[in-house]
Amino acid sequence: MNTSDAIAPAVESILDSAREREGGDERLSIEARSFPEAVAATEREDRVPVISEVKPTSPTTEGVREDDPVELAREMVAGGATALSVLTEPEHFGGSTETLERVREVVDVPVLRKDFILREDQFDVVEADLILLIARFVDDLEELVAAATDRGFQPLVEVHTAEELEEAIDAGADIVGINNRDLGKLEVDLATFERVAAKAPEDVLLIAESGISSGEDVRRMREAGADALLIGTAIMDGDVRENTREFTTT
Ligand SMILES: O=C(O)c1ccccc1NCC(=O)[C@H](O)[C@H](O)COP(=O)(O)O
Repeated sequence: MNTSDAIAPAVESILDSAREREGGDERLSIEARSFPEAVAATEREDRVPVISEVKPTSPTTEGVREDDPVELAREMVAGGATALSVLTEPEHFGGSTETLERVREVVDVPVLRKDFILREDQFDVVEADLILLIARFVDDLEELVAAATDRGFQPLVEVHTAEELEEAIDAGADIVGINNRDLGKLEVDLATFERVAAKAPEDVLLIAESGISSGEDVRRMREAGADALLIGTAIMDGDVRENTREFTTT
């Protein structure tokens, strides 16, 4: 774990809770819905692959969206989402593993478990198609990528710097999210994706994460090499079906 650089107090608090959260007792075995195939199918339809995030709240959002997350998820899929991201972190994002379970039951697109996983046993709590691993926060990335893959998850390794990208590739990641949000200051800068994506090997599936809020942002990330976009706040703000439709048809 590389936490030598400063981390925002909210993120420190998220990590403290994550350390305390229990893992599962039984090793899961997942039959995952293929994310690369879903991305390719969206591209064939000439639409932009978007992972729509069910994000009831967050440290950088005001208030909580109280709508039924399952209804929100259905609407996002109706709006053309290629995949869904469901927060399972309860204390800072209003998520839950039960929500993820219910969402995955009613949609047929791949579903990402968005959480702050720090240990292998934390994989074994709920089934999902993709699982997030944040390079900066895990001790042995290679071991966790292998452990996730062995269970059938598609690990999405999140990075913020070129060094973390290299670490992700060395650990065997083939789906990489480049987070435009600096978890040190919680500031968003879309130039992060442009800078880091330029160093990525061709065969890695690249996701631009955070801070995407307009058609112009979508075009900018696609021009910089994004195969897919992960969008939370801008989709959760208003009509999630219409918002997803706009981003996927930009
Ligand atoms: O979104 C936050 O406020 C946040 C704060 C601290 C750590 C992580 C945080 N977000 C996690 C995410 O990765 C985003 O939810 C995701 O990339 C979507 O971002 P956005 O479209 O900007 O909501």
